[in-house]
Amino acid sequence: MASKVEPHILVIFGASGDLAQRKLIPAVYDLYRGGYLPDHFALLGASRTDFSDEEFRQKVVFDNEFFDEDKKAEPKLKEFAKLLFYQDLKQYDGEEDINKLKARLQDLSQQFQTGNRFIFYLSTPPKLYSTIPNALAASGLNEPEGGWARIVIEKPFGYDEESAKRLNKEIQSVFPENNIYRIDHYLGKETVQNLLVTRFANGFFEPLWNRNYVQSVQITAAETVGVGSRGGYYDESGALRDMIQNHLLQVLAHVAMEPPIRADAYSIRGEKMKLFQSLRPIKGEQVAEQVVRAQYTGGKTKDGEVVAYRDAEGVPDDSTTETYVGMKFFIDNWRWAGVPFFIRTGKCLPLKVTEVVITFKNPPQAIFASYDDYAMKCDNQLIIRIQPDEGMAMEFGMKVPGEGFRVKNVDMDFFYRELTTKDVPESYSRLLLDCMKGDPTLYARGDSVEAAWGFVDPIIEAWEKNEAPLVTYEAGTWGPEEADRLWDNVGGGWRNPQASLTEEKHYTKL
Ligand SMILES: NC(=O)C1=CN([C@@H]2O[C@H](COP(=O)(O)OP(=O)(O)OC[C@H]3O[C@@H](n4cnc5c(N)ncnc54)[C@H](OP(=O)(O)O)[C@@H]3O)[C@@H](O)[C@H]2O)C=CC1
Ligand SMILES: O=C1O[C@H](COP(=O)(O)O)[C@@H](O)[C@H](O)[C@H]1O
Repeated sequence: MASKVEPHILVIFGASGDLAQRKLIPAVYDLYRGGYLPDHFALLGASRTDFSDEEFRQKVVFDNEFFDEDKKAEPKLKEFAKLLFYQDLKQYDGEEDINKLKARLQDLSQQFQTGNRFIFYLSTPPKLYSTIPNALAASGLNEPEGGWARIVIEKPFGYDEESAKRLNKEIQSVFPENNIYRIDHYLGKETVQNLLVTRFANGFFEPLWNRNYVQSVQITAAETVGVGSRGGYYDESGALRDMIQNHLLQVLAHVAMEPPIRADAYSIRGEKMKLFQSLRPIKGEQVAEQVVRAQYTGGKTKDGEVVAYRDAEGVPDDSTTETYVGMKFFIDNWRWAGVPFFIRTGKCLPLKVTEVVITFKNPPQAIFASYDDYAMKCDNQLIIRIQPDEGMAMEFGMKVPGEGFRVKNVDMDFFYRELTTKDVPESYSRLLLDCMKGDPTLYARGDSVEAAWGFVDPIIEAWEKNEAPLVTYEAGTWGPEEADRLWDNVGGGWRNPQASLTEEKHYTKL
């Protein structure tokens, strides 16, 4: 990653919070130690809590549990801490506060010779996502003289299509779309980006990547964790809003979009938008047929005993929020006409795994069908492991050595880590660096966020009207059996990886 980053100041609003400590400060440090930050750079944390610069450095660097011990011992960490500053703000939109912020930025710009170039990262509760841009605009910080200002907005971007549209309108009235960076950390995952390279840098996939050869496509994002201490947030959200509307529809777009004419933000995001526009809506009674929502009951996961979702901290006893969604849907365009797509995600499932499985159609005639002590036909599947064990496997049938024509499924397996001896950049580092370079390719464009909400809204509406049941599944299982029925009349089913593959070659061995 060659550095083309101009000098600037990164301002993190909500800097005393969980995300700043867990992800943002460690990501900026990784960029610093990797030599990606410009020589002229400073980070200003801002939130309501009173901290001196030193107290802030102590909290987010030296006492931060998300830096491992090795990193804590690095001399570079001390140098890095000197680039960090803090400004308390009592009300983000108060005139006095914004003037304080502006004065502080002027001082730091001079001290670090960054010019008037700012990234404003909103890591606050979402209700401030329009307040802060407006306050920045009132003080002219959105259009700093002779420089630039970019704004990064965390998830959730809106709560439905209407609120996303409202939010887009408000932010776009003070920042041009090209300077708005809606972050989706899945787009920072190497393997999600690699989906584009796999498809568009190799000639042999393209002829097969369509309705003529693909029987079905499934995307699974399974988590072993429950809601933990995030019950308050999660209960307002649920799995459809928390994972599908954003992360998994973005993954889907990489799997299913048409080839962009160039690998730039305009072309890639344009194709993704077309894909979202082609999603066939699921409405009214179709919701009960095509979407399964479920909530976990108590049970045992890989991490130990788990209490039922309704007994988790911050969750009402009578909550109807889903912790699992399995769905079947179609894409109405030439490439994918008639091909069923499946997405599922859930908390408290047996493994932490995100993968995409493309199942190809069988050959027209099964001539080896009589040798049935092995599979009579093979499953031609391409399994793209987003995480863990990033990589991909191709499953296909081979002749078993010896008499006759017995067929066995085998796999060819590639592990992404074999490509490099370096650490693969963490999502937030990669995405922050792109924003620093002014490249929004891996950020969600405003209209596509609205379109993604447009797809999930009718499902949520049907649930709110109770037009589809909420079922349960025991923590530690692969979800409710109702989700298996989504595959009726399609053939095949969910692919459940059998073990964490971290070290070994993996997956379902025949
Ligand atoms: N935490 C995570 O892993 C993830 C978080 N996100 C998103 O990132 C954003 C930040 O997340 P997170 O750090 O967990 O959030 P927090 O709830 O920890 O809030 C961040 C900071 O915002 C300030 N804040 C809280 N409430 C208010 C308020 N009412 N008015 C003004 N300031 C307030 C607090 O600082 P102070 O009291 O000092 O002002 C707090 O430290 C959220 O929008 C979240 O949805 C997205 C993905 C993952
Ligand atoms: O955004 C979110 O993502 C995480 C899962 O992210 P991953 O990178 O660990 O797959 C999820 O746990 C969380 O609920 C959601 O808000």
